Amino acid sequence: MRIGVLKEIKVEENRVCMTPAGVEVMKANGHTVLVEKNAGVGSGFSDDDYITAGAEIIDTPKEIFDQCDMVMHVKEPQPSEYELIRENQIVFTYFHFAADEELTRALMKTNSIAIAYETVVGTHNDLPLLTPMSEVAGRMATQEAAKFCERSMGGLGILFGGVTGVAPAKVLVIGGGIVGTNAALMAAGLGADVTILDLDLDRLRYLSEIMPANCRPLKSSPALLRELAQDADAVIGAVLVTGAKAPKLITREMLKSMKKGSVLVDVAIDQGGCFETSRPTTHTDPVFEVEGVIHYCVANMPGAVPVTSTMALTNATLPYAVHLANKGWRQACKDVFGLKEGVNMVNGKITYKGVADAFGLDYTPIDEVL
Ligand SMILES: NC(=O)C1=CN([C@@H]2O[C@H](COP(=O)(O)OP(=O)(O)OC[C@H]3O[C@@H](n4cnc5c(N)ncnc54)[C@H](O)[C@@H]3O)[C@@H](O)[C@H]2O)C=CC1
Ligand SMILES: CC(=O)C(=O)O
Ligand SMILES: [Mg+2]
Repeated sequence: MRIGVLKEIKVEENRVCMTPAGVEVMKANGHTVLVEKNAGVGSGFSDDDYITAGAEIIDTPKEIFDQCDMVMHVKEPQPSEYELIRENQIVFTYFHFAADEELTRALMKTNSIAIAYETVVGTHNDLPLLTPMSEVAGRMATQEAAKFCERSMGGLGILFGGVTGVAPAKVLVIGGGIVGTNAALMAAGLGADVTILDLDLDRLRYLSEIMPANCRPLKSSPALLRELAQDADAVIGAVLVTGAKAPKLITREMLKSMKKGSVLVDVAIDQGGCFETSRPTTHTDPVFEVEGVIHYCVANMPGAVPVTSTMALTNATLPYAVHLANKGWRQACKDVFGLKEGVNMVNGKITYKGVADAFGLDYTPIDEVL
């Protein structure tokens, strides 16, 4: 198969979807890899590194889309790429369709095969291609929350860990999955007073076992959430209903009773955000304020630490990409557990229910088109 490695063009996105080591593996499996010029520089890989690994360097994305059977990205295709995608071409990347109707309708028109990293399922009912980036985003969420709590950044001026004789910050984490657990561990490690909310009792039981004493896992309810939000110095939104639009858990009304200068980090923004007042922001302009509460809503947080993120992401994606290249998408989906759940769109048909439901569009079960 001919595989295309595209350069990321989303604002401040420095990851790359395949490392030179990944190219070597693809070559060993008999495939040709075309890498867009400078695709790896943001992650520390030069064109020469890719050439040494056996790739061909290509000048433009158009040539890659024209020549490849499967194209890979990190982030969703951007508008300038929509018309370059070809019928039956496999596009393997993060899509987060349920948060973006324009992207959904544009991809339907391409008649391509859209396989979304974020909905591939693992054998433990996990999300193996989302998990590494959720680890990064969760850890970063705490760094960003602590930073924007500083007065010079517009925050209320509280140190997460406090100091001797002075109380630490109160950090509320909503959602105790991968993002939430990593965020809570970092905040607890800094010495903050952490509460982590989830609805899933089994998950809460697990968190109760592994979390340090300054982190309380609690069962969420609207009343408890309202009470804790009023008292919090920082809130990290980390909920997920896989592939679907995020529920709005903190409303505009609730902001009025929160502390001025407190910080909301909405990690779930890539699925539409879990705070009513969230809207996507970028690394260059990451925050805005509503009712005196700072909102940080960067939809590609791991893009800020590409050296770590590219390695973590490609460790997880490469084995699936190799299966897709070796077998074609239909056979790979039959052979590899959980891969067919990643197929969100086939030749204009939506094959992921959460995406169809988000926009009231027709849903075609994947087994009907496999
Ligand atoms: N902004 C960014 O750069 C990034 C965003 N993400 C996003 O972060 C979000 C979380 O991802 P993961 O932690 O990997 O998901 P996960 O599936 O591991 O965890 C989600 C947790 O939320 C809980 N939950 C669902 N509804 C809830 C509710 N109403 N109240 C309380 N808890 C609720 C679930 O029980 C689950 O434990 C996703 O939207 C993901 O796409 C992930 C990586 C990077
Ligand atoms: C998960 C995701 O959207 C990201 O890593 O950018
Ligand atoms: Mg988008």
